[in-house]
Amino acid sequence: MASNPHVLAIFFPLQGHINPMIQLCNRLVSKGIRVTFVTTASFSKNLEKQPHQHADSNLISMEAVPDSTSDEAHEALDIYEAFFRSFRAAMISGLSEIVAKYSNSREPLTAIVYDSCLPWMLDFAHEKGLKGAVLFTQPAAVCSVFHHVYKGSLEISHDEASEVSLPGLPVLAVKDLPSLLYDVRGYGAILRTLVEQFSTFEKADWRLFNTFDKLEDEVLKWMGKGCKIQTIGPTVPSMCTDKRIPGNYDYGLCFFKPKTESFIKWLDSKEDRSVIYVSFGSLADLSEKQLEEVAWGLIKTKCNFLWVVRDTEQSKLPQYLTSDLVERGLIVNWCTQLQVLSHRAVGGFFSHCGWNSTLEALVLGVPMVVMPQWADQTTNAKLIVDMWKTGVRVKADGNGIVTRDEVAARLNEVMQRESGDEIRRNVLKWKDLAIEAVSEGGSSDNNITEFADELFSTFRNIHQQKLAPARL
Ligand SMILES: O=c1ccn([C@@H]2O[C@H](COP(=O)(O)OP(=O)(O)O[C@H]3O[C@H](CO)[C@@H](O)[C@H](O)[C@H]3O)[C@@H](O)[C@H]2O)c(=O)[nH]1
Repeated sequence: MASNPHVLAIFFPLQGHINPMIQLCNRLVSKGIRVTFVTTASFSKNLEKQPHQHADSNLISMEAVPDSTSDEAHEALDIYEAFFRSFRAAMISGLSEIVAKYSNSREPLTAIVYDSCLPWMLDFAHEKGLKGAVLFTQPAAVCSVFHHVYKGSLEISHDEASEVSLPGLPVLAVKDLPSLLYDVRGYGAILRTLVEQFSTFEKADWRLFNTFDKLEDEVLKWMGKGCKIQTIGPTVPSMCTDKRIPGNYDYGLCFFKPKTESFIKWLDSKEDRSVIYVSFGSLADLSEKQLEEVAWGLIKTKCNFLWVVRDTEQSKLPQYLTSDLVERGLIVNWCTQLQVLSHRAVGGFFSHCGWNSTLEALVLGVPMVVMPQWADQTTNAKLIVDMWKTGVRVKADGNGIVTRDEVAARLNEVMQRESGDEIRRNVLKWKDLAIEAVSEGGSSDNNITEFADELFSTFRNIHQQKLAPARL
């Protein structure tokens, strides 16, 4: 008979959502939980699979369900809506078979851990007699804003000068809110998904957040008033917070593959804190003009820089600049970001402030210069600059472009010894608190242990019921 609880883990198929789910699952595996990731065949095919980091890799597996052939998606209003519908159709039908397969096996299922953008997974889990744990991959501050919108307690004014006051949060200007709330252009389906995250929130058996208590203390208290929530972040491999723990910096499943590993040798050749690391995550789509200004701004700083320009963005780079760029800079299509941020040569991170990048910079103690693009990033920037004071923000000109002078000025502010000192001190304070949260006995570690213990007791209850003699 099985002795370990078994959970299905369903990530939303974007890199920024996959990484925290994998890392949470690695932690569960280390506590004896068996995990099976499930995605669709087309996503599975495109994911680079690294050998699983965990010693107990026999407790981790992955399954792919067939892509949807349903017509429902064709009736959708836009490509995002079509995608959401076909992903849901594929998962619901494929997962039914997977659940049936495991229910009579030696590895019966206990629960489904699912991304908050897939709130319908909860009803599916409950229908199958399984528990459901939802994972939120954005800050509690941002989640609370969408919670208010779902409950109808926040109306957005289109007056840019107006401000919003919400429990547990600093006063927010309209532009500090998640961008989709004031600029939804073509993203209606994504906005609906973010609001709908809360449609099954109260019914979920566990509500897990990739953040930590001390980072978002007040807003977490507010969110936890209605029902229990648990912080489990920052979800980074343990070796990032404790050098004695063996491992590697890969998250394990990735849509991108670095063309070269030479960036580490290149970093090794540079002085301490002399390199600016530049990355705008897995989705950002900067205009050619903006990329050109970033390139010139980097040149103007006179610092070394390592810049991730994804394959799909590289054709936008101005060719006439590339020889200037390569002298002091290295451009790569992708890298192991955690390894780069851990490197002694990196002194600053020019970022779009996606939530994973923000937490990774905090836990690895790297000050940021932030250029938010959309979604939660606008709110994340406000938190980084005004709440935690771990970075500075570039300002766009009247045409919405961040000029080369602005890029260079803000990067220099963070990289130079005196002006950057206060920010560096703040980052180190948050780094210690982040490490404390995920280390043994810390708030996030305790919450993961509690979650794992509850999976074990649910598992035992199910088995005891099955083994108990039927009452007459
Ligand atoms: O060369 C690179 C660049 C990035 N990364 C990793 O990719 C992830 C990127 O995640 P994130 O920083 O959150 O950015 P996005 O990919 O843009 O993430 C999306 O998902 C996040 C979580 O919901 C949101 O906060 C973002 O706004 C949204 O754009 C991080 O773990 C990075 O370490 C690498 O490993 N190598």
